[in-house]
Amino acid sequence: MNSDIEKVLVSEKEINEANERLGKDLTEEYSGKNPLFVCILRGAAMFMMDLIRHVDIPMEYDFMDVSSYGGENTDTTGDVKIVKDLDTSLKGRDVVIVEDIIDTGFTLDRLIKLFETREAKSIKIVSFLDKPARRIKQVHVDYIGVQIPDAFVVGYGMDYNEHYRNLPYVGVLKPEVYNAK
Ligand SMILES: O=P(O)(O)OC[C@H]1O[C@H](OP(=O)(O)OP(=O)(O)O)[C@H](O)[C@@H]1O
Ligand code: HPA
Repeated sequence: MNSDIEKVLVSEKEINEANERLGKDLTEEYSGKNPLFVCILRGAAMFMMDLIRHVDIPMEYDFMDVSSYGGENTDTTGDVKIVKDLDTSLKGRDVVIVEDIIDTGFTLDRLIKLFETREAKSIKIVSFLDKPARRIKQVHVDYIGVQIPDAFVVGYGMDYNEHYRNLPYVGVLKPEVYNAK
């Protein structure tokens, strides 16, 4: 295990099980609808690519790069910036927003409001992790992989100052790693 990690919160086996379950549920819900999966970069990239292997229906996907933590922040700046927008029109589409984690809810709240103005037919959310203890904006998350306690996590796409995204599990970062900065 990486020496900056205090403990593993979601193992590779648990990640695979969650993705299989979510893929099955999404396959059932979106059969015959050609949904558009919108991956919120960068954190959700690994999750999205694993998830859609279990989605057994015609679908499309696109990417949007949104950022509000950044650098050495372990708290949201509250300023949700669109770094790269979608190339695909949402008008009349059944949209599935794919997130790695819902924490304060700021990012998702901003995205839902934006997507509503783009006249999507429906908008649902799938998030690999849900950290309800830190919620400020009350957002409804339709599909959740794993609910986690209040801790800053990294791995499986999630970073601290751009590090640890490639860990194949979700782990809690030792506080001394970010307190030392
Ligand atoms: O519920 P919130 O408090 O808004 O936090 C969730 C958001 O924070 C992370 O993104 P981040 O801004 O760190 O960008 P990244 O995905 O590129 O790392 C994560 O990927 C979510 O999009
Ligand atoms: O716990 C977290 N880890 C990494 N990125 C995040 N973005 C929101 N919460 C987190």
